[in-house]
Amino acid sequence: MKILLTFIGDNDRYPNEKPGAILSILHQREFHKIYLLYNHERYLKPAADISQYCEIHFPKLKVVCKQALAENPTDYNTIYPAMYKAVKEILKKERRAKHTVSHTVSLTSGTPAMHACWIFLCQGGVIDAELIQVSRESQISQVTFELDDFPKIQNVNEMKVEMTKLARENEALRNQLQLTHDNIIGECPDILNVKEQIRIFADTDIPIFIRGQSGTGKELVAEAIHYNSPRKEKRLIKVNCGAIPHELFESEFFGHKKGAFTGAVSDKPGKFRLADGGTVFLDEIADLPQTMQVKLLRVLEDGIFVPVGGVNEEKVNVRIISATNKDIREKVRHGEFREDLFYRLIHAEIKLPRLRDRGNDRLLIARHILEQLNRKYGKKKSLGKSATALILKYRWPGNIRQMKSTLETAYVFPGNKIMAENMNLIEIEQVSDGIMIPDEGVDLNHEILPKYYEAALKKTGGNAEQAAKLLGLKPHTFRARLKKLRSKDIYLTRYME
Ligand SMILES: Nc1ncnc2c1ncn2[C@@H]1O[C@H](COP(=O)(O)OP(=O)(O)OP(=O)(O)O)[C@@H](O)[C@H]1O
Repeated sequence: MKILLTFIGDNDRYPNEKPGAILSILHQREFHKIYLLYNHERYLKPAADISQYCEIHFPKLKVVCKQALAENPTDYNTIYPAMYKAVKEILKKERRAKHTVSHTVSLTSGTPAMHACWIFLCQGGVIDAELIQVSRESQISQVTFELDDFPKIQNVNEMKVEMTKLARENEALRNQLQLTHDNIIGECPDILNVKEQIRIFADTDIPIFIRGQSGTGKELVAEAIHYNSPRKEKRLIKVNCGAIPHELFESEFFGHKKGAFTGAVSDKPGKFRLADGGTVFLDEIADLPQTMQVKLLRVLEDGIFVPVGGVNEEKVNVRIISATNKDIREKVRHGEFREDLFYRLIHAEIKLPRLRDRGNDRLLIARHILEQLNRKYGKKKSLGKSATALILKYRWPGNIRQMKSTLETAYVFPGNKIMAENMNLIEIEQVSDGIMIPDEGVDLNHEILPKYYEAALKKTGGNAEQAAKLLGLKPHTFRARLKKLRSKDIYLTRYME
């Protein structure tokens, strides 16, 4: 069955002396059915005229009038979806009739925007149709485009497919993450408390501060809060404050305008703009330089910032989650972290326990990691007895991240059981209870002890007497040792009384 699809306009009838485009086509080519698409009821009259004409001149031709668009016939935004819908309906109807169909689309009738949309529909593969046009002299010609002439349309189509795929994957990931309490493996009281806090805080907009050693799952918790919050449809932007060079902080956070500095070749949005409506996760917040602390305070207070090189203030609505493994309170005490910012950031605090303090959760997490590896490699490995014992005994200074990498390495050894001897921890544990001695040895007096002196001085704000007490030394011994170290040019001078 040969079907012609065309819009109908005022000039498509048989006006005075000459047939219009549609009748010209019907006179020259044979069709079994014609769909007359229109966008306004006023075209029903010309459609009826054509229908009447066809009854007489082409009695076997079936004429179908179909409204394809109710609104503005020159607005691409409404035309394309309306035509897409109409074409899909026609295809469905013809498919149901179960006859072999060939479609021809006339580009000549209708508005230029409609012509363009026909091309999109045909070249984009929505409908497999021959495109034709009618000249003023009533000549019909086929419109053929080589694919090479259409790189953009091909790309748009591919991009659409790709974007739909990505959107689906994104959706799936989001759904996965929405169950993200369950991604936080653990049942010990501290972790149950963390999960309860996530549940309560997720619904609110209050700034959350997450504290815990490296590798304890701070980022995981930040994700859980965001993806369980009303902001989950918007972005979670993660910023590692410890990894940004000082001179780039402002631009990273607030973006820059073209020409703001050498290398600023175009406007660039900062993390806060990207996260508008969503959440910014500021990891390693204790490393935020003081100049940025003031600017962050302003964003936290009223959502306002000025991009680098810009003159106008911009406003965003973001929720802040921050985290650090450092002692931020000590930084506040030493004037290294602004107290006002500290209170602005820390409305609610989630503390993550060390892995070694999580009791049996250590095994639950290890098994969970193994399950992931089993899925990835299509195997069925489990923990051997020796590995189970070691997991419970070891101190895990690198927490869950260390457990993951340890098990990943142990996994590659042959056998269906993970064995302690393949876990690369035994020696450290047996020899030194978690302290690593490098193969070349270590100079205790010059490499280790000065670090303790420095830490003690730092903790006590440079008070040698209190620092000595912390280290179990008499103050004069402590001072003497400091003096000695200083004479050997070993740091600590900053703290000398
Ligand atoms: N309770 C948990 N259950 C399962 N996996 C976990 C858990 N906690 C952390 N992990 C995993 O351990 C790894 C480290 O976690 P994450 O990056 O969140 O730690 P972090 O505290 O942010 O580390 P850092 O301070 O170094 O940035 C990640 O792969 C994370 O998925």
